[in-house]
Amino acid sequence: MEKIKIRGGRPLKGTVKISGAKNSAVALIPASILAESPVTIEGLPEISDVEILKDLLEEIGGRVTLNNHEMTIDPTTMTSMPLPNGKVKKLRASYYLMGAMLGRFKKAVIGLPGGCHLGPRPIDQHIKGFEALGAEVTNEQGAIYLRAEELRGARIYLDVVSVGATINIMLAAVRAKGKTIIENAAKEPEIIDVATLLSNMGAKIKGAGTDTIRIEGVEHLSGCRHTIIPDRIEAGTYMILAAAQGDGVLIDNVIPNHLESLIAKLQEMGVFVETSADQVFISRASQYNPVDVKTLVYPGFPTDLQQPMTTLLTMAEGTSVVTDTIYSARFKHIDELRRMNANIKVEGRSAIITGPVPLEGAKVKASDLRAGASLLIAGAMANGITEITGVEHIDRGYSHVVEKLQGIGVDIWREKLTEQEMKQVEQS
Ligand SMILES: CC(=O)N[C@H]1[C@@H](OP(=O)(O)OP(=O)(O)OC[C@H]2O[C@@H](n3ccc(=O)[nH]c3=O)[C@H](O)[C@@H]2O)O[C@H](CO)[C@@H](O)[C@@H]1O
Ligand SMILES: C=C(OP(=O)(O)O)C(=O)O
Repeated sequence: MEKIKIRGGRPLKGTVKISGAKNSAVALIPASILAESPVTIEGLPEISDVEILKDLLEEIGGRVTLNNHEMTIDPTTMTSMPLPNGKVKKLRASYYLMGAMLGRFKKAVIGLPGGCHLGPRPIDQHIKGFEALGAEVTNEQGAIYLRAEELRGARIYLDVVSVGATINIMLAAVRAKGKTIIENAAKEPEIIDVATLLSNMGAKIKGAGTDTIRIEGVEHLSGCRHTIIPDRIEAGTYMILAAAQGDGVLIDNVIPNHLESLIAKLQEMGVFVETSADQVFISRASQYNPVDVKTLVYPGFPTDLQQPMTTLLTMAEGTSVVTDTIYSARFKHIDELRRMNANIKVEGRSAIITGPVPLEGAKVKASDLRAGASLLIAGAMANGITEITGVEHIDRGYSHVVEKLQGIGVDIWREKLTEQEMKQVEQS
């Protein structure tokens, strides 16, 4: 096990290249199960979620190669082997195996998913969708059992706008008989990416990226080659860091349209932001205005950037309020930021940040992926050395994070945990 150490305070300059989107990758890989010939996905990020999904596809008999960011999956030898626990629990997105295996085999047994602890992460809307398509779904001893004689298209209204449920229902519905309509669907770019892959495989999908998705089921889907979209959350994380410490940082391989809500907030704070077709250039402000941020479904401000944004707002002159309407308990980073001197209170779903307060290096723990991102930014801003444990959470979602940060001038390195630190981690 490792920790990350950062000596903060350096001005940052240079270019950082964004990897493929984690939250697309984790759905595109399971989607390959639906094909009847090999699928190749290009531009995958080098993160542990991708490695675990590769292992899971191999557990059900898939032949998978992963070289140079390119995964080729031969699904022809897969069977609907139960995947009750173990690796399934290591990530949230293992729930996409439910939709994909139900679509292909009409049955699946999948353990309850894991992922970051952000408060309750229910999957009732996924199950409602599978049931509407004709599946019988039961929860037995920590695993979800899905079985259908046949899948039939249906009209499904989502009670909450959910990225996970929208994609999972799409995965099953492309192999259902007849027409499915998903109403109140989520509109995130990752949904369009998955729909593009499925369409290239032969699926008939209209309306991905709007709140009504129409799917006409087909009998066969075949393999294809697909290039993943850039990771808007990874890009946003580096943009926020550049807003705090950048003397001119270029974020390369990004779709600026996917980040309009963040760009607007950075500009409101006084940060210099310039966009071109696939790059964003950022320089810090001399003085930062406080802003209020409310996370919303896309195209609103993404919940995944709420924690990094909180760190930046410690530099603003006055009071900023950050409200998370998607995950009310996504505030575990706040205690750690307080250890670094930040003045932040949590009231209900909101963090109230008063600044400007210079951060001080400290020993802190990443409790989840984006908490880890917020601490990396804090470490780069702080006086002195910051030591971050819980690095495995960061490695779930940020490809070569230490190397990328070094590339723009952050004084950062990894160290092995001492035996005593290992014991402390085990006890906590
Ligand atoms: C809309 C939104 O911002 N989604 C984010 C959410 O996706 P993720 O897929 O985790 O969450 P969903 O989009 O599915 O859920 C959105 C909201 O609906 C609720 N819900 C979801 C499914 C369900 O069956 N029942 C239910 O009540 C969730 O608890 C949450 O409050 O976290 C991901 C990882 O952090 C982000 O990348 C997504 O952009
Ligand atoms: C919370 C996240 O990941 P997951 O949903 O996979 O836990 C995230 O991407 O910010």
